[in-house]
Amino acid sequence: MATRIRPSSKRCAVIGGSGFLGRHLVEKLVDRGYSVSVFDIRQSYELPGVSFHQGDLCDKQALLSALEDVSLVFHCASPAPASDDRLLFERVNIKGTQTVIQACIDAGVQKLVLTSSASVVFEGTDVKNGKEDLPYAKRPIDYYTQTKIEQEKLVLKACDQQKGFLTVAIRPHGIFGPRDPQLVPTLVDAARQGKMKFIIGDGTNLVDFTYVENVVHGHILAAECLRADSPICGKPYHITNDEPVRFWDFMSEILVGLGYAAPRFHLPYGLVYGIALLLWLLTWILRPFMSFKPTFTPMRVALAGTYHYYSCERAKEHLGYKPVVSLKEGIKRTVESYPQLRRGA
Ligand SMILES: NC(=O)c1ccc[n+]([C@@H]2O[C@H](COP(=O)([O-])OP(=O)(O)OC[C@H]3O[C@@H](n4cnc5c(N)ncnc54)[C@H](O)[C@@H]3O)[C@@H](O)[C@H]2O)c1
Ligand SMILES: CC(C)CCC[C@@H](C)[C@H]1CC[C@H]2C3=C(CC[C@]12C)[C@@]1(C)CC[C@H](O)[C@@](C)(C(=O)O)[C@@H]1CC3
Repeated sequence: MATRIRPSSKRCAVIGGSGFLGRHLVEKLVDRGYSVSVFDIRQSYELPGVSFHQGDLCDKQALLSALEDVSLVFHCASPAPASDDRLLFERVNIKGTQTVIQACIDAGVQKLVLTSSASVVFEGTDVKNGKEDLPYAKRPIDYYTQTKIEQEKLVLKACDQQKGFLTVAIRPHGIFGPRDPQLVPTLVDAARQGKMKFIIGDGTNLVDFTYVENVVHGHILAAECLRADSPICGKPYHITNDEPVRFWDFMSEILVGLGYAAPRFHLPYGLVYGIALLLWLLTWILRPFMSFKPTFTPMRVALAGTYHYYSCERAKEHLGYKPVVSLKEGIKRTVESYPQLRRGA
């Protein structure tokens, strides 16, 4: 009888490897001697030692050809949260993740590491030092988060130590760093339109912003610790910078670093949230006639005016996690990486 050759443990696939986090992950994996296949609906770069497979993760056949001889899969693909497209989130994050799980099992993949989000427990009210045992949000802040909850449940439930299919979920929060397409660009866009003069609330709310290399580090540690006898099987892990910071101090540092003025005037949280809600309702009603994307959506206002920081003690204990880049250094590297977004550029 022919024996099936076990895929090399250094051969992995990154689904969503063309994205912001995915590409940083691919680069680090290559540095660490992994051979990497990227699966994504688009190809955004080329890198020696990396093979690209273009396809939709909802297509099992396309996935199967990228997963040949792969023992470890990272799933960090998702539609952009700002798209606010409920059907797309459901198709890709829920149905697509079911397809990813099935394709992994069919291809003989042994480990699946999902990029989830700490926001799966966030309902728009304060979370201080939240641990992984907090219940999933009953009223998530948006469709994106709603589907991230379902996605995480599916992946963790699929963990089967007997059958040798092991899963784990990483929950980062507020990822930032070079090439991030949303946080810094949105902030600068708002500043250029003169919308970053105000602080929502009293400005003391602490939040987590996590430098992308720390998130990558958490993923690789989780993959390398994932074994049939390890306590991490089927569990979620918060990965943060472990340095909660005032939301408005963080925004101000980025803005000032890029040559813009820091926000100064305070506005009451309830008032701004109410206006954002009204605007959102109005754009929803007028959707058939005009397309207008408000900067201050209820979700952004909730994130800007509440506490949301999470404990990464469990990751420290089980994965040996410790941030590798401090917040200060992360901000410096991020600001330097965006010369095109500097004031006057
Ligand atoms: N950016 C953050 O602050 C943050 C925080 C917590 C969790 N996350 C999670 O991290 C992951 C990566 O986020 P990111 O910020 O790098 O986003 P990104 O948009 O830069 O990358 C996502 C990638 O997924 C790909 N993709 C989307 N739909 C696909 C499909 N149907 N088939 C194949 N590929 C598809 C995109 O082409 C893109 O390259 C996501 O799962 C996101 O939910 C992000
Ligand atoms: C008030 C200003 C106009 C704010 C401008 C910055 C804003 C665009 C970012 C501040 C917090 C960010 C954030 C996400 C997107 C960009 C921000 C709103 C996030 C919703 C992206 C998806 C993630 O999964 C997330 C939910 C997470 O858990 O990390 C993000 C939360 C923070």
